[in-house]
Amino acid sequence: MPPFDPRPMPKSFRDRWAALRNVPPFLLLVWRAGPGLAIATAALRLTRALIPVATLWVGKLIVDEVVRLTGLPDAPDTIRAWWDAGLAAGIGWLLAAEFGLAIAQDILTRLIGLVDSLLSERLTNDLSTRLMDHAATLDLEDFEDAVFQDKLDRARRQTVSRNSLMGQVFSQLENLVTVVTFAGGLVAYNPLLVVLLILTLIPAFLGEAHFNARAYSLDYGRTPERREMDYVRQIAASSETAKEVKLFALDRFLRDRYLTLARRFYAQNRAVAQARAAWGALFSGLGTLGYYAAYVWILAQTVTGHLTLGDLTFLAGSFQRLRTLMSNLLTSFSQVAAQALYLDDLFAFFQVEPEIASPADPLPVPDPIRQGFVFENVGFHYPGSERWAVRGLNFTFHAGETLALLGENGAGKTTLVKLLARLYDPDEGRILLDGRDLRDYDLDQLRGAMGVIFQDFVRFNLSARDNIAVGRIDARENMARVETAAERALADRVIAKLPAGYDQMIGKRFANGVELSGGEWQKIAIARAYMRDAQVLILDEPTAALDARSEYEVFQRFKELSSGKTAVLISHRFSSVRMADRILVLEGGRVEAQGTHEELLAEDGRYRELFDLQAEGYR
Ligand SMILES: Nc1ncnc2c1ncn2[C@@H]1O[C@H](COP(=O)(O)OP(=O)(O)OP(=O)(O)O)[C@@H](O)[C@H]1O
Repeated sequence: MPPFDPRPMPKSFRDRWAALRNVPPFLLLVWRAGPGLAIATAALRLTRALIPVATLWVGKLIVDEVVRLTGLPDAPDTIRAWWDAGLAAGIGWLLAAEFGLAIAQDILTRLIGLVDSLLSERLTNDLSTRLMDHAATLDLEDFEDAVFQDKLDRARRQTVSRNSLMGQVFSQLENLVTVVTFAGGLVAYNPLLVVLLILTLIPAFLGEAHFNARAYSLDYGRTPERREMDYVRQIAASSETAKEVKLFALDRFLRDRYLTLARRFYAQNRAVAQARAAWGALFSGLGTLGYYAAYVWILAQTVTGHLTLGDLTFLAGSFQRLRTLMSNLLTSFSQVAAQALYLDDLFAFFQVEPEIASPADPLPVPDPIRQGFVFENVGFHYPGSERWAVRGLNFTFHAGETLALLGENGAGKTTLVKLLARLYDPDEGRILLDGRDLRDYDLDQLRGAMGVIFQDFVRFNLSARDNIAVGRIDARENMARVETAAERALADRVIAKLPAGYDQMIGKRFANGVELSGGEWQKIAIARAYMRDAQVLILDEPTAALDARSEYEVFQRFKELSSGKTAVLISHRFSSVRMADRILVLEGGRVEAQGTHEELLAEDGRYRELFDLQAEGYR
């Protein structure tokens, strides 16, 4: 396991506060997710913010009224007498007002809860679709890059966990209004009270800010390990891996690997939590000290007759409430700052730009393709790899020709196909289509003109019909087209055996799903290529799992259907390769030889050697 290495993030105090710049764009996202709901929550919260001070003020009036009434020279001694004397009306109204405020508070709280939960669900949906939309524009290269995957992982987490930020920002603004109203009351009596309060709260605030940034830094640095943990947890218990985990008895190995990471995380989290608790206790002690100092002052003022009993209740209450509120405000302010740091991850992901895109003024892809493709000294190495996957590729791939690629594992066959489909751009040289650089064409049209089935095609846990329709998803409703594609790929026989036919869910992930054999899956995948009706058909080892008869049939059809079409076929089987118009033998990322089957056999080179090796096995 690599040594734990938290990346230095974020360093200075200023960095942390700088993250607050993310709050306005975030609020804009909230606004876009639901403008009506956003206005509703703001209005409701503003109203609720005024209730605490109003309640306390009514309480003060009640106490003063009680003191006044009990101090009357001939105060009645029964409730009835009070009522008859008309002395209870004032208190009655005040009580009704306090009751009304309490009810209003309850109703507002419920309404805010409702509006916030709706808004946050919309925000999650909005962010998730934005994330998917953006991910779809990015390069394949990005997805193969571990640093990018960390970024994607962090961004993905943000789409769900940023809801708490929304609630926090809103509560923060609400608390701020309440604080201003309370502080206004205190300032009217003695401004020093507010100063005292702020002084005693500052250490707690700074402490929180410090620990939040430490927690974020830890979290950030642990992204690769966390991804590994998620991965280990997933492979330890998933339908795809269950077979091998059981047979190889990997359960203990995976569990231990998980535990090693989990224990390290736990130890780090515990250290931060303990320090936070210790300092937190000290700082809140300071806050309590401030409160009692103020309380002594208020008591002294009341005893010496400068304040009424009502004032005492109001001030003591205000001070107490204000202390809690301000401490919440300050801690959650630093939490907002901490959460805003996480927003950096989300926004950073949205800022990743694809490198492979259509040019500003793209050429339309010729239909039909007249000349074909020319590889001119093409070289490419995968990002992060020093080794050239292919280099010095020079050959022509004529329109209407079926070209077979042959070569040992790692020779560069799949890479060549990926370059042809512009999943990557060459690092050296260029690929021409009808005399123009592939990069000059409209990217969507170019990919639309190609039907590529890779050896590691995706086994979608969707219905049989959709599994074929993904070849051209906008023709999903065209059942005749799906059926023809299935028939061409011999997948119709597979589907005929399924209990629900084309509507049968395939794969084991969902209820009622039926699993297919490797060869059956392959036939479904080949049907995708036919669904597409593309100008260039590329099959990358599509028949590896097919039995001899199926393979023969699939290729017979392929030959018929691709006649006059431009097609590339990758296979290790000579029985398939020999039917191509031309064969390209790749070795170590270079074209070693090319020609027809007969020409290459006559050459007595690697082709002949590999052919003899395979033929040997059948003798
Ligand atoms: N995504 C990738 N990232 C880094 N290196 C890669 C990647 N894909 C392939 N390679 C490397 O590029 C070289 C060519 O791989 P490629 O997949 O093109 O071979 P291939 O001829 O299709 O092999 P096979 O017959 O096994 O399918 C290999 O050495 C491989 O290690």
